[in-house]
Amino acid sequence: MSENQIEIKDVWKVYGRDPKRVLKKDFKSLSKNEIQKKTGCIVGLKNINLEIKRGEFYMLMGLSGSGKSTLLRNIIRLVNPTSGSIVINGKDVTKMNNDELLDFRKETFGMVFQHYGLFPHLTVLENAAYGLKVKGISKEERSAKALEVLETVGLKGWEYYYPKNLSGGMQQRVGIARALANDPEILLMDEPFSGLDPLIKREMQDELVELQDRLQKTIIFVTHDLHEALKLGDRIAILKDGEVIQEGTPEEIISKPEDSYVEEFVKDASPAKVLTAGSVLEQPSTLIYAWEGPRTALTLMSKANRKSAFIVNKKREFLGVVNEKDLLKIVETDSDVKVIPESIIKKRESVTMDTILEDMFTLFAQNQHPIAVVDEKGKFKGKITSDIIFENIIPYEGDLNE
Ligand SMILES: Nc1ncnc2c1ncn2[C@@H]1O[C@H](COP(=O)(O)OP(=O)(O)OP(=O)(O)O)[C@@H](O)[C@H]1O
Repeated sequence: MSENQIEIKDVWKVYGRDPKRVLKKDFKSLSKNEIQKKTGCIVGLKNINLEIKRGEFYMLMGLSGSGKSTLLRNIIRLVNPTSGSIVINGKDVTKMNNDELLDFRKETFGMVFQHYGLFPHLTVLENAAYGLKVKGISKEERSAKALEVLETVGLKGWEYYYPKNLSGGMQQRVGIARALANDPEILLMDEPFSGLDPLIKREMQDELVELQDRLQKTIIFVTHDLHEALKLGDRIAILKDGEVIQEGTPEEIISKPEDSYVEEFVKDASPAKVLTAGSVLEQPSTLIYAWEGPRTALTLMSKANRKSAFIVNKKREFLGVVNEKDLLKIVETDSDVKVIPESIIKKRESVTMDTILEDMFTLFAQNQHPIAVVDEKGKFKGKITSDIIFENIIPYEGDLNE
């Protein structure tokens, strides 16, 4: 079976009269605006090509009107693409007749919407079981399954309440439970958390990450919140005017924005402008003074379960890094060595306390190891790891439409 579960090829969606004419050569290369001016047609999607792997958490991100919802709806043909193919589990959904399509949707997908879409007159349990009822599953069986998924999303004990008794976050859990009840292979989530207040939103995001660790579904998640995209996604496609302008892992998007639009996104979304290395550094578990000698260094490192350590001189100035292998070699070849020889101290770059965190991304991309932070006199103050950068560079909770 192909690793790609979803393959979207050359998909266009054009709204308006005689939309196919937009696909002719004269128009194809024009921008969305120009096409609209010349033809009156609105380009929803422009030549989308994406491959989504089985089990991948895939984010569609962009501003309002960029085409995220249109793309999501094309995938299950709530909207028909104007051209192109969408192959899911080896089957081209654009070629399915209505019956095939309805069956395929029911079997394969679960959907979670922004506005929960719960039935107010049904209990939490009945809401969660609704999809199974539509499928014709017996009452006993669907209740058992609904109870199970409600427990999975943390709603045990709430089965016989009505949606109006629940907070927004809890209602969205019911929405997720309902989508999961069917045990779908693919979950489509259209801005599911954007109606929630920031704290609840964060909690729901954390829970979804945990849930996905356990369930390993393929998830396609629409958002206009960059922080959300970076936090949840294995990969992110950024859309603008119906086109994918960048696709990549969160790290790739942040470290190498490929377009001024993405750069602006990243800049706006990052409070790293004010976060400096000094404000987030941490103490290393092994800091070794150069006079301490190779054997002490090895003991300290083994206690801390580290293969390398930062070395400072008596004034605590940062000298570089040593690794276990080099130290062992020294100890084995010359038993009289009292201090760590300068030759095995690898000079590594350090950053100053006021280095802006965002600027350290490229440094990490090149080095992939902890970096020493020093004060203006070169004194060692602590270290920065890629985890610290990643945790701190994106605590943005805002909404790009604000
Ligand atoms: N039924 C329709 N008729 C005409 N144009 C449409 C229709 N639906 C969407 N569009 C246009 O397609 C483009 C993409 O819209 P879409 O709703 O997919 O964007 P979006 O990124 O999901 O935005 P939002 O975050 O506001 O939901 C927009 O220019 C929109 O005006």
